[in-house]
Amino acid sequence: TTMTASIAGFTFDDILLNAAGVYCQTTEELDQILEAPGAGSLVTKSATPMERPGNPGVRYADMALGSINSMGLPNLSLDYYLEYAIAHQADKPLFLSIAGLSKDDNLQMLREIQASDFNGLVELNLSCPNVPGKPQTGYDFDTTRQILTEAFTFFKKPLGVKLPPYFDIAHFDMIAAVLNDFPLAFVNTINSIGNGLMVNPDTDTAMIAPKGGFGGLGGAIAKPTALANVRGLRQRLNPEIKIIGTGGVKDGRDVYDLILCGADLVSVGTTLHQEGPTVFNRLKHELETEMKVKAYDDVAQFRGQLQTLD
Ligand SMILES: CC(C)(C)CCc1c(C(=O)O)[nH]c(=O)[nH]c1=O
Repeated sequence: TTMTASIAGFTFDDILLNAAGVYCQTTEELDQILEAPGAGSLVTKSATPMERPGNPGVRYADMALGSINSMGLPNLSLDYYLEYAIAHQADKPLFLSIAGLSKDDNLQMLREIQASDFNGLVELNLSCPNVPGKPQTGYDFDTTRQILTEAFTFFKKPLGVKLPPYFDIAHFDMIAAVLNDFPLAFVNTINSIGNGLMVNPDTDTAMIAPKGGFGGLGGAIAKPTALANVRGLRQRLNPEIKIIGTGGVKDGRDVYDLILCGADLVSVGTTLHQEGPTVFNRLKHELETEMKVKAYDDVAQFRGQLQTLD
């Protein structure tokens, strides 16, 4: 069975990778993803210019419905991940994620990457915070347009964006209208569902410490929103903008569904956090099994082919 994809001229021999933020903080973790059978690439933890400890206290929790996190962008700095990516990019195309705390931070990091020997792909995390009082950048369409306009005046390497989930069809139209104006290599959809809250039934307290317990939701609860965002954006974006589907992947059928909705690559967060890097080989074999049941031998045969009932 053929399970490959291409983005910006790179061919991915396996279509699975980690979701930014999960299992990608240190070289030890990154090496495990790089060497994991079934993983076709990796993405580094979203970087800021300087190292950050992230939020104090319990900042991640698993629940039946999925996970909740408010990590607070802990990362070892752009230089750390840039050095790792340059040292390992000969093996396979790698993704470098950035999440500046301001537009200038993002542009400064893109300038540094542009001037470097990195020849992989950059994922600009649009869940990065905006000016106080305004919603995250991915929900501020004018700011998103502004950042991309400035970035593309100098950035020539393959660039994609990590998008928060959208819930209003008008928002699908609005973000697609912005993104279609730029030569983006890909979009990665979705990031965690923002500002959920989970309760510990034993203590009647929030599950995580930061932000009064408010945090991004991942895992099973995110699957229907992930499918809708992959599908909605695939229907609206220029075909040259490829899609990385993220959210709610637990088994091979979940990978299959994201491809059916239009995903070229599929990334795994919560389930990777819970199971470790062996998850990739499991998912790869479960996807192969599902494809055999459907008599497909290449993901290209069913990618984006979700049928509706009308
Ligand atoms: C939410 C931000 C801290 C602004 C960005 C980093 C991030 C985090 C995080 O570091 O808390 N968690 C997520 O689920 N998605 C993210 O994009």
